[in-house]
Amino acid sequence: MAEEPEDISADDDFEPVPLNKKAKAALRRAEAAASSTRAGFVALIGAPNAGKSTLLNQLVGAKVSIVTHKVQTTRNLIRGIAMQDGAQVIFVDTPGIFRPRRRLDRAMVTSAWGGAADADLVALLIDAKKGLDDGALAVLERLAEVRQPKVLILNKIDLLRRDALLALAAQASAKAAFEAVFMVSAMNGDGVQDVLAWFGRHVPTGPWLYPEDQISDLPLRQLAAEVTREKVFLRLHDELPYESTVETEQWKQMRNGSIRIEQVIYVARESQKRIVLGEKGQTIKAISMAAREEIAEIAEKPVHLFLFVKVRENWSDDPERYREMGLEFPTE
Ligand SMILES: Nc1nc2c(ncn2[C@@H]2O[C@H](COP(=O)(O)OP(=O)(O)OP(=O)(O)O)[C@@H](O)[C@H]2O)c(=O)[nH]1
Repeated sequence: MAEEPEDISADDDFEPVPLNKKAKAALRRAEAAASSTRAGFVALIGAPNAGKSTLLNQLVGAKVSIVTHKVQTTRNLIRGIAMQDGAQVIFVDTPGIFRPRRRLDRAMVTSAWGGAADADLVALLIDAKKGLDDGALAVLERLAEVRQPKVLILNKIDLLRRDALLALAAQASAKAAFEAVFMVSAMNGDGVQDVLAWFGRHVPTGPWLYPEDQISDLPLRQLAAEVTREKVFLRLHDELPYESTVETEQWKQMRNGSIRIEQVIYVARESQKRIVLGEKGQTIKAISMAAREEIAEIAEKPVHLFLFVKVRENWSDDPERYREMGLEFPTE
């Protein structure tokens, strides 16, 4: 008969094996490393078009979130990771906050506030040129309920004078308690380093949450779809409704080191498909060239990009599409 294994879990006299010198030194090193590193999440929130994606790209030093002059470009939470003096600061770019009407709008706004609730720190970005308009006020009102430490970032300071900025900072600070106020131009980078340094000092102590050289948690194929969506928007902003979307359907590593990518641009109607294709396919060719160049830069490999345009009616009522974008499907 097999001998019963000895149960040592309930043995009060159980003594751990003493650590040898080498193990003790390793433990001390690990403890020291853990206490000198810091890591945490910072949610960037603000009204649509305040410049959140532009700021995120500046903070990270690379393009991880797409930027267009069209509002509501950012649909789900995009994380960009920056290293600063031993701290890993993970910025979460949220969709612009506004008063939602359509289902997709509601999903985006819910996702934005969810991002703020899950973060360690919250940064409110205000377009200083627009000032405290309806959009900014709506966000400020609700921000009072957010319990995390908050900072105010006035953006687009390249567009106005300093005295106007100080008045705006005072007005906004009267509505919510901010730990710090920054004035930046996300576009040309002015003041952005100060923002990063502040967050580097204020994220909690703890081990890094991502590898040191990682700058985004978005899978490459999704980032590539975002790049193409940006090119579609930049070219056709007045002609296409913002519901058009892009999905990467195939991502194939070729033996010669290049990547073959197939993407589909989904539009809502046949007439929109003709717009995306353009006369003799000129428009889609230009979109494809611009997107390919940028995707190749991000992937650090030559890219062959094949774009298709398909009509998908009523997709904004289809829960599956929301899941693909990382959004919850609002049921009301
Ligand atoms: N002049 C100026 N323009 C800026 C600055 N920062 C951003 N912009 C412009 O503002 C527009 C909106 O920028 P985004 O970064 O897409 O704004 P967002 O807040 O992410 O927008 P949503 O995705 O709609 O939430 C773009 O046309 C940017 O080029 C800035 O510091 N100065």
